[in-house]
Amino acid sequence: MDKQGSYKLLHQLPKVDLHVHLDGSVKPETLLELARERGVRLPAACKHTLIPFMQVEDSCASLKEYLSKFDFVLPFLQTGEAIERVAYEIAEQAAEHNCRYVEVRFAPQLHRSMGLSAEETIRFVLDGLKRGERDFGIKARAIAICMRHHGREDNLAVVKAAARYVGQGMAAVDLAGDEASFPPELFREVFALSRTLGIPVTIHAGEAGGADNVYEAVTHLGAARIGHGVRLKENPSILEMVLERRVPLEMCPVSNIQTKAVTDWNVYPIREYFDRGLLVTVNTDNPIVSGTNITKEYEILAEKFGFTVSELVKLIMNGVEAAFLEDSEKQSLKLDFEQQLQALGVAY
Ligand SMILES: O=c1[nH]cnc2c1ncn2[C@H]1C[C@H](O)[C@@H](CO)O1
Ligand SMILES: [Zn+2]
Repeated sequence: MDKQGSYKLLHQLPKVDLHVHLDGSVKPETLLELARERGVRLPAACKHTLIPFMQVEDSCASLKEYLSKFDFVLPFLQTGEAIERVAYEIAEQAAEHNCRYVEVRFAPQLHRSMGLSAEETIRFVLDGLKRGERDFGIKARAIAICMRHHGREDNLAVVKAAARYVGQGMAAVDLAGDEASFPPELFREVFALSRTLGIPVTIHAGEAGGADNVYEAVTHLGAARIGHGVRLKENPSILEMVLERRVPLEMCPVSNIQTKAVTDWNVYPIREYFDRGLLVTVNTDNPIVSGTNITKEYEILAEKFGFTVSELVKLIMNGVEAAFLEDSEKQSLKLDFEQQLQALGVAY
């Protein structure tokens, strides 16, 4: 198949995105409007010239540098209206790529500078996602993030607030931020609470830290999934444990290269992990910050690693399997995917 034909097919395939950050998905045109409403002048006046301020450069040297990009948008995501809108628009952007199911993650404590509470932030995200589900015919869930540089009290409050919305669109809690400076063992108490309150856990690990962080996340923090897990290959016995326990990896290829989780595509371990039978899933992380979308992620995998269409479908179905959904909801999502794949004439 030629390049254009394969992009078209990948675009049409039903897909999921289990790892996408709200503040990494703000459309430049939306940011322009949010700034205008607040009477703030941005350093660029049109969406094209604004992109360089929102997107990482190719020269990005580390996760820490990558994370500095979020400082540009966060000041405009401090009202219920703005948060609800961006959540809604993520559902819209997902639907544009036939991404049928999306789990949108955000850190409630990063949206409080104008007086919102963590719980209010959660409610606005859930409202935006519900409106998006209705208007765009997709399914959406939220994940509340504890930040590594935040204190114990702030993170415990996130877990408590999120747990109150389980069954109402809140799917799980996460840990994100500067992994190199804040190892996962610092957060045992926070995620012990998530277990007590019965909310599932996913943890960013093995991105800017080694495989030991994946071990800690799974065995001590109770992670049911791992965000990235790129550096798992550094320890074969930990990789074996993740394989045996069938812990899904939320890999985000474009972002993983930009944050230097590995130095280059030729050492990106996704093909190795897939062939070993790890439950690899493919996600965008931060579409705007990374300049990506879910179709592009699959296109890159086909181009750089020779994934065939049926292997890409296996990756997609791993994502369906790994979704933080009730069994009956997962079954109906699977059925929807099987029907769409059949209609596209793609073997599954
Ligand atoms: O890939 C990531 N690793 C660690 N932290 C991340 C990543 N992408 C985004 N974040 C952080 C920056 C955001 O402000 C925060 C909440 O979405 O999560
Ligand atoms: Zn992430």
